[in-house]
Amino acid sequence: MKVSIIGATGYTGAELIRLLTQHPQVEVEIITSNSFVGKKISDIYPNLTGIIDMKCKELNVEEIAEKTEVAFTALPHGVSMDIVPQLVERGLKVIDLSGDYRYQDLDTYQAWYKEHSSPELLAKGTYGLAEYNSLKIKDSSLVANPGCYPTASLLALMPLVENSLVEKEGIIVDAKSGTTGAGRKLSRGTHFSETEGNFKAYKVANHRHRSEIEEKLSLAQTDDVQLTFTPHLLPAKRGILATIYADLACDKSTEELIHYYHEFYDGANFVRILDNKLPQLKYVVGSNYCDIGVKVDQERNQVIIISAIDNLIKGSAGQAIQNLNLMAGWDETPGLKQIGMYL
Ligand SMILES: NC(=O)C1=CN([C@@H]2O[C@H](COP(=O)(O)OP(=O)(O)OC[C@H]3O[C@@H](n4cnc5c(N)ncnc54)[C@H](OP(=O)(O)O)[C@@H]3O)[C@@H](O)[C@H]2O)C=CC1
Ligand SMILES: CC(=O)N[C@@H](CCC(=O)OP(=O)(O)O)C(=O)O
Repeated sequence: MKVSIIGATGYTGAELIRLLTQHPQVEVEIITSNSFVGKKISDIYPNLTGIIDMKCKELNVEEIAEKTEVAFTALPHGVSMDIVPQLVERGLKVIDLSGDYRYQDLDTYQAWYKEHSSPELLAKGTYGLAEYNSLKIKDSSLVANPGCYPTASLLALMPLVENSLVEKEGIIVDAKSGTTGAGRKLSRGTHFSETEGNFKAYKVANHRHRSEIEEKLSLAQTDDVQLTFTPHLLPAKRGILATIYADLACDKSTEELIHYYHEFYDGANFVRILDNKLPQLKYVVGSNYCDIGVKVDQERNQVIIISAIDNLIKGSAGQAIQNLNLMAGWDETPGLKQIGMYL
């Protein structure tokens, strides 16, 4: 299958290229850039030298539609929605990594992002949380890849929220991300001298991912779920670790809940429920796994869930390939069999 990557020079675009070189059924045919047109991708990311030396092209939707079947759009929010409709119109299957097609509710999108220029497509997009939505993803021509924090949070919370095992108010998601989560563009807050040796919260009570997590949990529970979401910036390049607190709406022990998670994720290729240890970034960075640990604090009648992912793999490029595999009707795992880099 021939695919295009639009926005190939960004971190998620480059990660798509790197992972897809290991995919037996996929050939990357066209890569596009905004500011590096005519430049070899291996001159921008020299780790690709001799493996994939193709040049970045200007965006040409006609050529993309003629030569490829699937397009990944790894573009900033607001830019994707200018391009995705043109691709869908021409019959391409699209996997969009931005926030532009993730929401079911137009007003929520517009409250947190900007005015939507193709609301009719927003309604048609399928939310690409692969473990949860695989049947819909298989039949979809537009998949909206989830945000990185929402991926870590939703995989941890879905089993409990969907079955009303926790209270729908008062959930707290305390999440920490590496700096690649902010993309490749330069910014004062993420450069080395600001982040090395530091650890800080940001966008407290004001991060758009709260609305994405709340919408998907509310749809799963068929009632409004409300949470507090606080992101933090780690002095590390990759990885997200989320510590989540929820009040129990049932009388269950740690062992009972862990058993429950095992059943919920039975057959899932990329979710690992850890029985006797807690997730750490080093177990998942470099892989498409989401690791989940669960502990009940019986005295507080509270459950604490910890989840960890690599933001550039399970949180973006890897999950996008998982979605491609589902859309193509293949097994879920080609291109994604790497295990983490413990050291
Ligand atoms: N980084 C992460 O961990 C995650 C990111 N995402 C989402 O994925 C998307 C891509 O993120 P990421 O790779 O980190 O971002 P980067 O900033 O690293 O890359 C953005 C890409 O988009 C291109 N681009 C920027 N502006 C324009 C424009 N106006 N027109 C056309 N192309 C443009 C850039 O081209 P050029 O280099 O040529 O300027 C670059 O290829 C974003 O929507 C992000 O929110 C989702 C989950 C996780
Ligand atoms: C560390 C960092 O800055 N992270 C980004 C999240 C990036 C991401 O995955 O989310 P979207 O695709 O929704 O942008 C942030 O907080 O905005």
